[in-house]
Amino acid sequence: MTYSVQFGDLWPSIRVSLLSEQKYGALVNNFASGDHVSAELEQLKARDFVNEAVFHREPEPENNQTAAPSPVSWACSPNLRCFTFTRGDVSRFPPARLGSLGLMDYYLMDAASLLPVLALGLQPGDTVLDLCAAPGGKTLALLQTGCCRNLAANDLSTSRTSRLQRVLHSYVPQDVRDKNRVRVTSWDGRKWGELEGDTYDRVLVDVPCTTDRHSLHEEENNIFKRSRKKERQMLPMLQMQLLAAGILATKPGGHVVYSTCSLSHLQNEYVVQGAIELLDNQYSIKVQVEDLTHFRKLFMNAFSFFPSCQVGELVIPNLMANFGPVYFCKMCRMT
Ligand SMILES: C[S@@+](CC[C@H](N)C(=O)[O-])C[C@H]1O[C@@H](n2cnc3c(N)ncnc32)[C@H](O)[C@@H]1O
Repeated sequence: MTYSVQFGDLWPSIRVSLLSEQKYGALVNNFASGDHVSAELEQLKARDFVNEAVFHREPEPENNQTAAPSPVSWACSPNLRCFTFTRGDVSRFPPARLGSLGLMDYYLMDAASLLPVLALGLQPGDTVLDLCAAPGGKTLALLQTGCCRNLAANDLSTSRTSRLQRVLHSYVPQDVRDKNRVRVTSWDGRKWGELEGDTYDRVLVDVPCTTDRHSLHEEENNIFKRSRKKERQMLPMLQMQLLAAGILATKPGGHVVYSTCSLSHLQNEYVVQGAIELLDNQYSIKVQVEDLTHFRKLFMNAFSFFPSCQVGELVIPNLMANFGPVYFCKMCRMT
């Protein structure tokens, strides 16, 4: 009922897509593979949507003379390869396999979940915080960029940080996991601003949310259960506190991406706007939302975007490209 009001004419199509089978992407493990994994995925007729968006984009009509990709494309985090089947192709990937180096060859995830990591725009030598990291799909993607001088991956839940550790063991070589380069913790992310303020170049805040697609298909421990009503109502507050802590942990001049896998404006743009206001009022910290219009244009062939977000971008499920929902908003901490 809420979403039919929020999305109007778009809702029936979003709803039927949510009820239909989700599409996956195969994030290639750069630590494991030579080029043969990409070649094998290409043989299945899957395409690397990142490479196609960033390097093989059709020139825009007004830009016909300029052959080089627009400078905005350089803002994407580098070295990520993620294969998807093309629009309308509902084939599935075979399960990931162990490669010759004892590491898995790719990681299956909702391809739209890679967009927050791409938007974070990592640069070589960055100090990175992943505040709500488990089970670890995005942590793995952050490491794949090869940009993290060090990475702090945190999640409140110890059982979920164990899953994160297992993912790291299966995909990342020991020398990258060691050397103080990857630190896994189980703290309350809301305290991070007090623990390590003004520290990180890039922070990802991928908060707990109503996980709309998952909630439709999973009865067990469903967040929409009557017994979890209070917790559900408190979600936007928790999300705002986590985002505020993530921004406090960022160096002035550093960047933050906030993300959810919910369609709810209350959990998406309202949280962003609330956190920005809170930081201004309580800490006199100025935060600027970054315009992702160009970023959205890069990925418009692969995903369906909601056309009228006030801040940030929302991938909406669509039968031809059944990814998401994923909301993400990029911010710069100015002071
Ligand atoms: C959407 S999931 C993160 C998914 C993860 N980023 C990935 O890509 O695999 C949100 C996570 O937030 C964690 N969480 C909930 N409350 C938290 C808190 N106060 N501090 C840190 N993490 C929290 C949950 O345990 C959950 O694993």
